[in-house]
Amino acid sequence: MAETVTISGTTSPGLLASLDPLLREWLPRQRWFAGKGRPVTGFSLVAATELLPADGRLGLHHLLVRAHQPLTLGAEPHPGDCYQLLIGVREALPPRLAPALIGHVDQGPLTGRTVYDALYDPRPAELLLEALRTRARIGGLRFEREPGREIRTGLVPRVVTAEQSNSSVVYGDTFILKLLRRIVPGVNPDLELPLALAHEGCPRVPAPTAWLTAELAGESESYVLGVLQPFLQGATDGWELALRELAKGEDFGAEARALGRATAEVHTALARALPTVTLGHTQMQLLADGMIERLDAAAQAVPALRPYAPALHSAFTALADLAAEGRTWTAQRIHGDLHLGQCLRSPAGQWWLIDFEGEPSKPLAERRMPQPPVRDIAGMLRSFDYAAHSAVPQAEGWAETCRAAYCSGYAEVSGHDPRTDPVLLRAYETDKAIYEVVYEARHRPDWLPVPMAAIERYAASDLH
Ligand SMILES: Nc1ncnc2c1ncn2[C@@H]1O[C@H](COP(=O)(O)OP(=O)(O)O)[C@@H](O)[C@H]1O
Ligand SMILES: O=P(O)(O)O[C@H]1O[C@H](CO)[C@@H](O[C@H]2O[C@H](CO)[C@@H](O)[C@H](O)[C@H]2O)[C@H](O)[C@H]1O
Repeated sequence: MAETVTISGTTSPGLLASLDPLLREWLPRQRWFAGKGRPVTGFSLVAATELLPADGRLGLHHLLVRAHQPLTLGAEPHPGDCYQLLIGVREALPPRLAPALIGHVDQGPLTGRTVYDALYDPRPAELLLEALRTRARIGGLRFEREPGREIRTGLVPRVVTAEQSNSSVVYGDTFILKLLRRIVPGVNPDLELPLALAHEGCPRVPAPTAWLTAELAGESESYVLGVLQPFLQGATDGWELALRELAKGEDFGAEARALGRATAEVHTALARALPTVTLGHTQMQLLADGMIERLDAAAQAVPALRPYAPALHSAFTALADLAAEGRTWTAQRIHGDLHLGQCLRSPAGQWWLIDFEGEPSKPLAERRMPQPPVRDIAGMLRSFDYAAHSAVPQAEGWAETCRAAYCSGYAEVSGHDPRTDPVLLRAYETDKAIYEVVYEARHRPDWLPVPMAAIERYAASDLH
């Protein structure tokens, strides 16, 4: 694969020379930067498309850049993560765009100019929507729109400032465009699954209206760069709602049950739309082995986990034992990263599931593999536990009510109650709690006691 490919041919040579020192400082500070903790030692340009010439009042470059970082000890050789950037170029930045500043250029062709994250700027954001509306082709950028779905003109953009793994722009409370930041070639489940669900007529997921991809010379697979979907105006995410109810001392059972029903609707539609497979002894053994490996790696990384590791192993060996006895399980495409923050409740009381990207740190091929649907269920059950632990005083009973209601709601729609398969459920809940221990130790040490409390409980209780 060519390391540097210019797809439009119009971007001024040496652009990266102007940006390099500024990006080295700016990129690692972004919430969506995946390589935290290791310095950026350089960049290579994967693709560059000039959307507005830099010699005008406002220049605009769409860039795909690879960030080079030193490898951690023992890591596989890796070319570096590729990021999508929309770079605005101006003589000076108006005060309203100050939060978007990347820096003032003092080398290369843009010397003397100011560069900034152009998603914050209405004009570039409008330009993206217009390109999607008109199904534009600009260099290697492909702006696609679902047949029969219209985008009207004149929608005013505003960037979403919430902490996100990607970046989103809302257009006139009608659409939301999510631009993926760390991009990989291949089919992206964040587009693939909502499209499949929309075609299946599943009403629990906002149907993609339009999307943006890049086709790079010399590469067989395109990159999904962004997805536009209807904006659920006035919706509240499940995490906020759960905390609000907890603070009021209110029961969340009815909502948990509705969430269980919504999860089952999505799973049922995904099983209709995409292939399902039967997991026999060998596959389940591999699955259990993977969980054990993650536990061992987590115990290496987080010392607090070590005393519990032997007891936790039994959750995974119990699963392998069941498989050895000849039990089989059905696997299908699932959400892959389900928690309360991925569920939106509309003012009319409907639940919607969003963000089908899966765990972004995992390779695409792994994220697209069929898996037992209980993995999503375990994610939600862990989320109820998280919410309960955020409340003062801690609300174990509240989480138990949610758990029962969620599983019942799931069973009402799917015909299968996850509690009837306790070994599988326990294995996935344990696996998720171990993931959370590592995540919190790395990103939010103050939160570590939340998954650790679950680990202690799991280690102390024996299913047999
Ligand atoms: N269709 C939508 N309607 C309303 N808000 C949305 C919609 N999709 C996403 N959001 C909001 O944007 C936030 C980020 O979306 P998400 O897909 O989770 O992005 P990321 O992958 O960056 O975390 C969500 O937490 C939610 O609040
Ligand atoms: O939202 P992301 O896909 O980036 O997921 C990561 O961050 C989540 C926190 O923002 C983290 O979720 C954990 O904390 C939540 C409360 O903040 C809780 O609802 C989840 O159940 C819990 O797992 C998630 O694990 C991580 O991948």
